[in-house]
Amino acid sequence: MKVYLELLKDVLENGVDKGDRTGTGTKSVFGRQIRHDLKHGFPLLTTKKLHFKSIANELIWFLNGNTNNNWLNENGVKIWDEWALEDGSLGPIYGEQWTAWPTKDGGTINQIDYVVDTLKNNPNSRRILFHGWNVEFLPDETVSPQENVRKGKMALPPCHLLYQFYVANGRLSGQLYIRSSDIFLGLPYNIASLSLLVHMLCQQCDLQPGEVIVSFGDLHAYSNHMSQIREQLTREPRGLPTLEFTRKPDSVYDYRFEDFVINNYDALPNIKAPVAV
Ligand SMILES: Nc1nc(=O)c2c([nH]1)NC[C@@H]1CN(c3ccc(C(=O)N[C@@H](CCC(=O)O)C(=O)O)cc3)CN21
Ligand SMILES: O=c1ccn([C@H]2C[C@H](O)[C@@H](COP(=O)(O)O)O2)c(=O)[nH]1
Repeated sequence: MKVYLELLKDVLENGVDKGDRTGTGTKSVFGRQIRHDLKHGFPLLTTKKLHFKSIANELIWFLNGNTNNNWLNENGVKIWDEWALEDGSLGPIYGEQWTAWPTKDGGTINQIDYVVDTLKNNPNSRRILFHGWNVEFLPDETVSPQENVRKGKMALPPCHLLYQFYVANGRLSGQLYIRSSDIFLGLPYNIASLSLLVHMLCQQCDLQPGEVIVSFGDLHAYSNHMSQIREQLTREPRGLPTLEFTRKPDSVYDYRFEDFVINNYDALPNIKAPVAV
């Protein structure tokens, strides 16, 4: 993932010092784009070992419309702990907007159904997308995530917010817009999660994986991640792993962690860093 290391360098070299909601401070750039062709392998970082289980189970959780942290904890995932209420609630975040966007008549719309259906029946469409930015439920930035959840708002507004898909020559590509991206902790997860989703949609819709593209709004390195980023930049990337499925689940909602196998993941050790809350 040379493209990721180049992006780290870009932020260190061109980032401006900028305050942020969490009070941590960042180096930030605005507006960037990276791409990776999935025929060259599954983009899990090799310069820092990633916990693929967290990535896969978080995506399964989103697709199931689940917004409660308890399911993640029961499945070995701790990455949402800092934002949840004691009962696990996180408010109407990603999963709810993806699969049960509320309508004014009290119903819901499943945007993922629409994406799968359109990929199967109208793959030339330029409207194959889903998004999470439901303005009615955006939190108030001046109060804590937990206070927002108590008021029926999202704990955090979506960061990875717009997913668009494109089919050409039987290959499916996905582009994701991230409005705010934590380059050291969140971004490696977001790249792998987008890639996993593209592979799952390919399996469900009989397509071959194409490219993944990530477009950024505010792309930032937190001030307390600098030594970790410099350490990562001294490391040489290795060959990428590949993804395999052990079966074909009935729908995009039926995947379990056991359905994925990551082959030949040869990564350097993880580098710990504190998450900004
Ligand atoms: N500041 C911030 N950055 C994020 O990336 C982020 C948020 N907040 N809030 C919501 C979610 C939670 N996400 C997270 C949170 C923590 C890690 C993290 O600490 N990752 C560690 C390993 C932790 C583990 O697997 O249990 C890592 O080394 O990747 C990653 C993504 C992504 N999002
Ligand atoms: O999937 C995710 C979720 C979150 N992030 C990061 C981006 C920011 O550092 C924080 C969110 O803070 P805001 O003040 O709401 O922008 O979380 C990420 O990179 N990826």
